[in-house]
Amino acid sequence: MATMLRAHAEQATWRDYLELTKPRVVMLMLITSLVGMFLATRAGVPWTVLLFGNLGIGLCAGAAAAVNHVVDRRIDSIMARTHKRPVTAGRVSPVAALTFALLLAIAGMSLLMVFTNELAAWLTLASLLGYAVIYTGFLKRATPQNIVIGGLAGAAPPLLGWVAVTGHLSAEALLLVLIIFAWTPPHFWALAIHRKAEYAKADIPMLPVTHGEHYTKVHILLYTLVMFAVTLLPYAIHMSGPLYLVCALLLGGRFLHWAWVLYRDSKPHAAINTFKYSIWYLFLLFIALLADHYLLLNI
Ligand code: HEM
Ligand SMILES: CC(C)=CCC/C(C)=C/CC/C(C)=C/COP(=O)(O)OP(=O)(O)O
Repeated sequence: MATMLRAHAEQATWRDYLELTKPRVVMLMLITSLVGMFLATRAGVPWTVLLFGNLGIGLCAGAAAAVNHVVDRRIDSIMARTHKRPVTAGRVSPVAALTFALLLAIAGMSLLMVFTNELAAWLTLASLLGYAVIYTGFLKRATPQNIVIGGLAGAAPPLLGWVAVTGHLSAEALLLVLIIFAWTPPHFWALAIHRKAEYAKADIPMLPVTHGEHYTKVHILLYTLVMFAVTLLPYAIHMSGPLYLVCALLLGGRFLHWAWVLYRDSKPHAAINTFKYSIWYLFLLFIALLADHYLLLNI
């Protein structure tokens, strides 16, 4: 009976395959790519680009995440946060997960090639490889700057969305990338402080492990200041209007508050709360960019 139960528990379900794609992370990325698409044009975005462009970007991001589950299966088994993941726990074999990743990547790239343009497709492939190969395969185990450099892949979606619509790079799109790039260190290092012992156990050189909590908190504060300044640039270059400015100031002010609380250690659970806030922050900031864009168009 026990064997039967165990055999049953090890069967993969569709939920396991969904989990391989890191769906919640990808959903937030898709919000940023969607906003990139809308901000790229004053006219409407063609529905084919909206639907298949985002689907293509999402499938490629999901493919990258599935490769991450395979490459990281040993270290994931050491950490409480990740030890029940489908590949680590043995419900999905590495070969099945890689096959799944390949299918997602082929489907995603095909959609981008057919419904958007070559540049969008190649930049998406570069992000996929940036996360799955460069970050996961090398940087993560090599340097505490892993997430700063690797963050570029995760920051790419607004650019991918923008290019899917226009077919070319632009300074405004790169500014949206810069916002997420500066946001990533506070986002991740707050979690890394909370989970420091686990990263140390898995021998991953995350900043709190290699340089200590205080050093990491100083860097979270500094990156949050940089991020705050960068988020004011869309207003400064007349890409966004007063509604966005007010939201960026309020949301950024709150982020700075959390970074300060974390730095001063003045509240319990400050690290995990800063991490949770970072996700709401990015979501709301991009919604503000979008709302402001349509408000300006209607004035
Ligand atoms: C290299 C860059 C990044 C690193 C190292 C990183 C790291 C992490 C980690 C370790 C988690 C916890 C996941 C878990 O508990 O399973 C997480 C959660 C999350 N991240 Fe990031 N992240 C990065 C970039 C991004 C980007 C660019 C976005 C979106 C635009 C994002 C959105 C999220 C979301 C929504 C969650 C919550 C997921 C959940 O609740 O399941 N992250 N991130
Ligand atoms: C095409 C495209 C846009 C690609 C981007 C791919 C993507 C899903 C990036 C996610 C960033 C992320 C969650 C990093 C954490 O990895 P980790 O291994 O440090 O975290 P973990 O321990 O939770 O696995």
